[in-house]
Parts: sequence; C-alpha cells; structure tokens
Amino acid sequence: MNIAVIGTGYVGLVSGVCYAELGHDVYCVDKDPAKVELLQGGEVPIYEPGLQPLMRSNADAGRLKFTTDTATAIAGAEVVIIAVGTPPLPNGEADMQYIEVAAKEIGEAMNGYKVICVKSTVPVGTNERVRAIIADYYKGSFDNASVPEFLREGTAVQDTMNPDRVVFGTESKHAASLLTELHAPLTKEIVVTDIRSAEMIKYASNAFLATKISFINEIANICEKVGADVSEVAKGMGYDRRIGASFLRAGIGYGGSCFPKDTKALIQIAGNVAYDFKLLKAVVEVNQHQRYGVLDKLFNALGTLKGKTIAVWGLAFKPETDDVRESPALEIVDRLIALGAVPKVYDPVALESFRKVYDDPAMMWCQSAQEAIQGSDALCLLTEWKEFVEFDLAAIEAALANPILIDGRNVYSYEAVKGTGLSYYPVGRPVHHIEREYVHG
Ligand SMILES: NC(=O)c1ccc[n+]([C@@H]2O[C@H](COP(=O)([O-])OP(=O)(O)OC[C@H]3O[C@@H](n4cnc5c(N)ncnc54)[C@H](O)[C@@H]3O)[C@@H](O)[C@H]2O)c1
Ligand SMILES: O=c1ccn([C@@H]2O[C@H](COP(=O)(O)OP(=O)(O)O[C@H]3O[C@H](CO)[C@@H](O)[C@H](O)[C@H]3O)[C@@H](O)[C@H]2O)c(=O)[nH]1
Repeated sequence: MNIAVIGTGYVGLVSGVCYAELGHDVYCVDKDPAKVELLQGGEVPIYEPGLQPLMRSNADAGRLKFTTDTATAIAGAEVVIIAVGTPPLPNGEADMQYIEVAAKEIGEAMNGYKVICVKSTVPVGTNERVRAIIADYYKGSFDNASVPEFLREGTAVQDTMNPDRVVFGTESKHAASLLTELHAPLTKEIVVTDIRSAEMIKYASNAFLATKISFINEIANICEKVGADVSEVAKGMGYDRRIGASFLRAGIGYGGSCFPKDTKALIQIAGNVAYDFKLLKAVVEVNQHQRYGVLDKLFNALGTLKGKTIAVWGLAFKPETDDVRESPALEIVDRLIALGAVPKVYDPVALESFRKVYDDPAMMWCQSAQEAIQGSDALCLLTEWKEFVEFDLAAIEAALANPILIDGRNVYSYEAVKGTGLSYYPVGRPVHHIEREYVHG
C-alpha cells in the first residue's frame, strides 16, 4: 500500500516507521525543514527506544521517505494519515489550526481517490470538518476515517507493533476494508465503528486512564493519614479483573503531552453541549494538586526551603522519553525556586528539552545523578528512571548533607530503605513500616 503521513511528531514518525516495517511504502511530510533534514539524514529528533534502527532500516530499504512538500508525499498515496499536533488553547479546547491547514493542503494536492485518516486526537466532529475543507478544494471522490492512536511515549514502537486494539471509524465500506487490511497484521482486535464514536473512544480512553491515576492518588493521600500502604492496596485491587492492575501507581500525578490536554479538551467538549463533566473536572484538580505533596514533604522534613539545595532526579514526565511537556517537574522546580531553594536537577535524557522550556539562574544543571545529590539538603525523585531505581541507597545517604529522600514515584522498597539512615518520604506508604519488621512480600 502507498501511505502518506502528515506530521512527523511522535505519532506521525512512529506510525510511518511501523507501516513501512509492515512492508508498505510510506512518505512522511513535515512543515519543519530542520526536522525533515534530520530525518533524511537518518537521525531521529526524539528519544524513543528502538525507533532509530527501525527507521534507518526501512529508509535504507527504500520504503520510507521524508519531504516538506505535501503534494509530493500524497501524489501516489491510497491512504493519507494526518498526525499533526492538536495542542491546548488557553481555555483547554484543542487547537485545530494545524488540522485545518493540513486538510487545506491535502485538498489542494489531491489527484485522485484516497482515504483520508485523522490520527491526531481531535474533538468529535473534526473528521467531518476535515472532509468539508478538502471538498472545498477537490471535487473528486475520497473517503474519510478517524483512526485514533493509542501509543505511549517510551514504548511507542512496541505499542504500535503490538496494540491492544486498533479502532477506526468510517462510513465507507471500501475504507473499512482497506484499513482492516492495513492493520490486520498487528492485532485481531479491530474495532470498526462510526466516525464520531471513534473520535470519542480516544478521549474516553485517556480520560478513564487519567481517572484511575487520580483515584489511586487520592487513595494514597488517605493512606498517608490512616497508616495504610497504597502499593498494597493497589495490588489487592488490581487482581480483580474488573479493575485491572495497570495505571494504579500512585505518585506525583500524570503529565505528558496527552492526559493533561485531552482531559481538559473533553471537559470543554462536554461543556460545548451544556454537559458539566464533574468527575473529570475533579480528576484534573486532584492531579494538579498531587505534585504539591513533594513540597509539603520537603517542608515537613526541612522546616524552610530558603537557601536549601534540593536534588531533583528526573525531569521527563515519565521514563524512557525526553519529553517534558506538562511534566510535573516543571512546576515543582518552579515552586522550589519561588520558595528560595536551589534545585540541582538531573535527568538521563531530558536535561536539554527541559532547558528549552524552563531555565533560571537559581538552578543548577547536573551531569550525573551523583553530582545532583552531592552535598544537597534533600533528594526528590520525580521520574522513575532505571538509573535512579538501581542507585545504591547507601551512596545517596553518604552524598546528601541531610539524608532526606522524597520518593515521588514509590520506587524504593521498605527492605531497601531499612537499615539506611535515610528519612524516607514515599507517596501513600507509611514509613513506620520501616522501623518494624516488614513481613509482607
Ligand atoms: N505524543 C503521543 O504520545 C501521542 C499519542 C497518541 C495520540 N497523540 C495525538 O497525536 C497528535 C500528534 O501528536 P504528536 O505528539 O506527534 O505531535 P507533535 O506536536 O510532536 O508533532 C506534530 C508535527 O506535525 C508537524 N506539522 C504541523 N502542521 C503540519 C502540516 N500542515 N504539514 C506537515 N506537518 C505539519 C509539526 O511540524 C510537528 O513536527 C496529537 O493530536 C496528539 O494528541 C499523541
Ligand atoms: O499508574 C500510573 C500510570 C501512569 N502515570 C503517569 O501518567 C502519565 C502518562 O503515562 P503513560 O500513559 O504511560 O504515557 P503517555 O505516553 O502519555 O500515553 C498516554 O497518552 C497517549 C496520548 O494520547 C495515549 O496514546 C496512551 O494510550 C496513553 O497511555 C505519566 O506522567 C505517568 O508517570 C501514573 O502516575 N501512574
């Protein structure tokens, strides 16, 4: 099949590479000439495990090409996939400007029948709008489909090649059979539905996962007060198949380019049809508040933050990515500076991407985890990178001026902390377990 992908962000690049890996001819287009030049030179502009070798092997095999010109990319394509950004507007609504420009450019370049798919996360009704824009410029026949994407950053290749399901919405039998043929090698679980339902499935899925996280974070906050252990609670809940074990890790709340934006967009989508999505509003509010737990614990431990050096391990919104969009670390570092502390920050891959969006003369940029903790008054772990999880706790204790460890991701076991002199502050787990013999596995 000949496929054109519009936009080479996470979604466009990963899906383009994966479609090529399935043996299709893929032409990716991006407006950003610097990005296209990098991609043409075999370099990947994002940190995503496994992506670069797959991209290079498919480019070398001639199945994957990059251009800045939409007409060139779509000329021979049967399927056109729009994967441009839909960032949040100040009121939370999704910004449709990139989608609309992409639709116009496709309309202008159309040279025959194609199936136009929207993979970007878009409000219900957007595919109809895309159809109308293209139809303004192109009078021939074409079909539309909503093909939402469910990949996670950090495991994007694995998720795309082994998805739990593929969802698409279309009114066209021909488009349905073409898209089924395209995705059949990936999974048996293909949900074919109408366009509006497909658009809603994406928002509903992200909103539900965000709800699970805020739910377990609230349980964690109660656990802290009643002396229960949220990781035990989550484990006990997760064995119930109706609940499921995933997305019940308590911590500093969700970040990233999707959950924060898509929850707020769904609240707006509901609001536009006069529906007050109370539950989701609470999910967002709980998430916003959850990150402040780190600061409360620092206050408890240190009394004041003025003049204190605070090691911050982890700036990315999750491990295995350099993406810092909506990372809770941004606000935590900002608050630390506002409170007169000196953050000593380190992340294995996200230092540069963080520096591009946040810099302050009051902070110290460290080149190693060890450098960040050396002589610091406390350590806050904000991203559960393997390097931090495996760090020797005795070495942390030795390096810190005050042996205070705020574990925002609950990565250390009581067993590991016991026997060290660290004052340990996890999320929703009682520290008195450390003092007594811990008998549960
Ligand atoms: N990032 C994720 O993990 C993820 C996962 C699932 C769904 N999504 C959704 O997919 C969409 C894309 O997300 P992303 O993170 O890949 O976006 P991104 O912002 O990282 O990348 C978008 C790319 O599109 C390019 N672009 C914009 N207008 C263009 C045009 N007219 N022609 C060609 N290129 C154009 C930009 O230059 C940019 O490189 C969003 O709607 C997002 O919500 C993202
Ligand atoms: O139990 C959990 C699970 C996740 N998180 C946090 O939630 C955020 C999002 O994590 P994750 O979902 O793994 O990463 P994303 O790459 O943002 O992927 C989400 O957003 C994408 C964009 O829409 C969707 O495609 C994916 O299906 C959806 O999982 C991160 O800050 C995590 O630290 C928790 O706090 N606790």
